Amino acid sequence: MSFVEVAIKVPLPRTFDYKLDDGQSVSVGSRVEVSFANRRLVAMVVALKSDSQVPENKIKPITHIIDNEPVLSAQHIAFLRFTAQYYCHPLGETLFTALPGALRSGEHPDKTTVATVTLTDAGLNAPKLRSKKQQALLAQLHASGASSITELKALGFTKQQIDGLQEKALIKQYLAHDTQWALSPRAISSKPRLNEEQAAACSVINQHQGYQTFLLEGITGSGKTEVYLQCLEDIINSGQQALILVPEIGLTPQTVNRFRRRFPDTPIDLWHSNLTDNERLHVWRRSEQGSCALVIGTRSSIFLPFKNLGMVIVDEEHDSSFKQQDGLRYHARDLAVYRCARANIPLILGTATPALETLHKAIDKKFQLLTLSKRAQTKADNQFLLVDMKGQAEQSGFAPATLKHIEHTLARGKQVMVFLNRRGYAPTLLCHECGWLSECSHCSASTTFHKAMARLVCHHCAQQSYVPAQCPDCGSTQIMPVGLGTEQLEDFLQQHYPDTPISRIDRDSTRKKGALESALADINAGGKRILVGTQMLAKGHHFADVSLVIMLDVDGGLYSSDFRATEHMAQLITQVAGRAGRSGEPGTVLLQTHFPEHPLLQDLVNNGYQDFARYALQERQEAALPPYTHLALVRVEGTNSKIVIDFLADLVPVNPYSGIQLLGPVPAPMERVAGKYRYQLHIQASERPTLHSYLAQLMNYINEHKLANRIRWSIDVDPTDTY
Ligand SMILES: Nc1ncnc2c1ncn2[C@@H]1O[C@H](COP(=O)(O)OP(=O)(O)OP(=O)(O)O)[C@@H](O)[C@H]1O
Ligand SMILES: [Zn+2]
Repeated sequence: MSFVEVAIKVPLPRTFDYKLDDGQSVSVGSRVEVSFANRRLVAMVVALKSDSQVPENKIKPITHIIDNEPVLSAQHIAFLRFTAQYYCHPLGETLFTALPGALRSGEHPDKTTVATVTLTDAGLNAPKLRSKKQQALLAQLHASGASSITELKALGFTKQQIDGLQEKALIKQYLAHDTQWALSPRAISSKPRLNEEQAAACSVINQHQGYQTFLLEGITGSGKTEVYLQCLEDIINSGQQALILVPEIGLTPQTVNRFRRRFPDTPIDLWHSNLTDNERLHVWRRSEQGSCALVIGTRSSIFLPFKNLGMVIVDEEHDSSFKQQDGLRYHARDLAVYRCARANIPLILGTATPALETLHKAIDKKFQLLTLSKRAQTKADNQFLLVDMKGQAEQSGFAPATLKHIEHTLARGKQVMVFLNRRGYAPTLLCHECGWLSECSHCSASTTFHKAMARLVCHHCAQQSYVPAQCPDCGSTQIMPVGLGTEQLEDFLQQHYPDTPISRIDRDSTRKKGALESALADINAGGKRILVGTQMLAKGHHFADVSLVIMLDVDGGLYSSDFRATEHMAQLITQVAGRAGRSGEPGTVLLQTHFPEHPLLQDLVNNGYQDFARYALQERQEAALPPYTHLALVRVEGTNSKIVIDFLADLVPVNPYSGIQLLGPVPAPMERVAGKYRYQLHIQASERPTLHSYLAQLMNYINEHKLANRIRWSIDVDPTDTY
């Protein structure tokens, strides 16, 4: 008799055996239907066996074989097995998380119908059209090359506009499923000549055979993307595929167009969270069949089943969006290291501000360090200014000196960027009479005042409420906003400089489809003079005309309980500062702070991130913190705080396990979110194998625990934040 071992999407860390009937055959990586706890569930075959530990009278047959052809290769299952083990997540849930939605049920979705649009020869000749919208669509296709209809819709174009151009024979649509691109060299559009450092980096990477992780540490604007592009030429021309992982908010049309323009006849696909199930399946299959050469994607694209992967690039490798913060809590960059090592191919991690983990590996020679120390288009470096806020008469957060700098910059016809990582008008409302604060009733957090919406919004559970006209506690009408948000900055600047066009970019202002793209286009066309924004404005954008960058609140990162706070602050300052002076003259970066003498701030400003990071690593070593030790968290949440605490307390053994240190139970920094209490247990080990063998034991213990089904728990391996 023969047996199969299957993984089922249930929260249990084990697999299950079923038997095959005579004449039934199935391969590893195929989906089957099984009966499990009186339900019919879809399962994935992970191994074939000639015998099983399950007694013969207990073992059940497979009810139905769904796939004749496997949907996952054995090699890919091995990768996902590693992922499940490393992140202490059930194999079944891991496999089904990696699969595109359309394949998670037992369906056989139809072969894909996602269409791509490209210009015809007539369209390429850029005719003048009467319809402005059609003209804009034509311009978009000029800039981007072939694009899928969904991408165009995401940019705000409609089906009518697309059909309109098609009727005029200016564009054509096709269903791309061919692998011909791999057979002949691809066109490469004109490109800049690499400078010495770029050329050296490229040649080291291109000459390397087999696996190696390269850390491309290049200051902002030093031309890292240009290095990626020129390294990709060899990969594409040898018929191999490549994956380019980008942070969530880095996946802008600017980035994508750059790749499409450089490789105009190379099939390039996008992967991100806004795709429909059908589109995901399409990209999944194209990567599997080898009909796309490049995928530019956010973190979950690390699970795509490439047929012939030749290189992976992680742009802005330090970015926190590569870490999934619920369910399967994986880090796409770390999985990329494992995947490339297994596939024996190179991996490029590019950034101006390497994560301390990554830098540590480079210093240890596990990764090869390549450096770009000069800006590609500007001669001198940006200049930093610290504005001491102590005793300043500030207006909506701006010191008088800061306003002077803004005026001076505007008068010279340059753009100003103001950065604050908080959207809304003010982070809380305060009653002047009794001290009442607007707080969320479900979370341990205050609610943010959104003036334009006239609402209080909790940024943690999204609950909204009306703005009270009177204090709910004392009835006073003296309620006022406290603290700063981007909406307030925009309001103030608009009143202060009534004739200056201002653009605000944050999650509130860019909610509508295509809003971000059109705002960015407007900024680059010079239509706006002051840009106010959050993180969304900070990363990856290339604004040629910004010469003054202002950061209003950098003090939060200097004094925080999170040991990564200073690292994150330094990365943010460096990235935001990197938006200034990107072409032509160097820019000015103005930081408002109450602690201008702080040694970390001084080090960062005077000696740069490179110096700061190496110093910060020493501090981590002295404090025995990651990357010199290894960390995991058991996170628990539940509506009853006593059960949550009791459960965690019970995990702490009487006799400590050798090589493991436990801390907790401690409340999470946000103790209550959406009505649930959250506590954690910190697990620290100096050796990684010790940590993982301990975690395996702990998982078994938890799964048997009588309170385990009364709370929600998860293990977070290598946590990037502890909230
Ligand atoms: N060798 C070169 N010669 C001329 N221009 C270059 C060269 N390399 C890059 N550039 C240009 O310099 C600008 C910055 O380059 P690029 O975007 O590649 O830098 P980056 O390091 O990826 O930037 P960041 O990470 O700060 O966003 C771009 O406009 C790019 O076209
Ligand atoms: Zn809330």
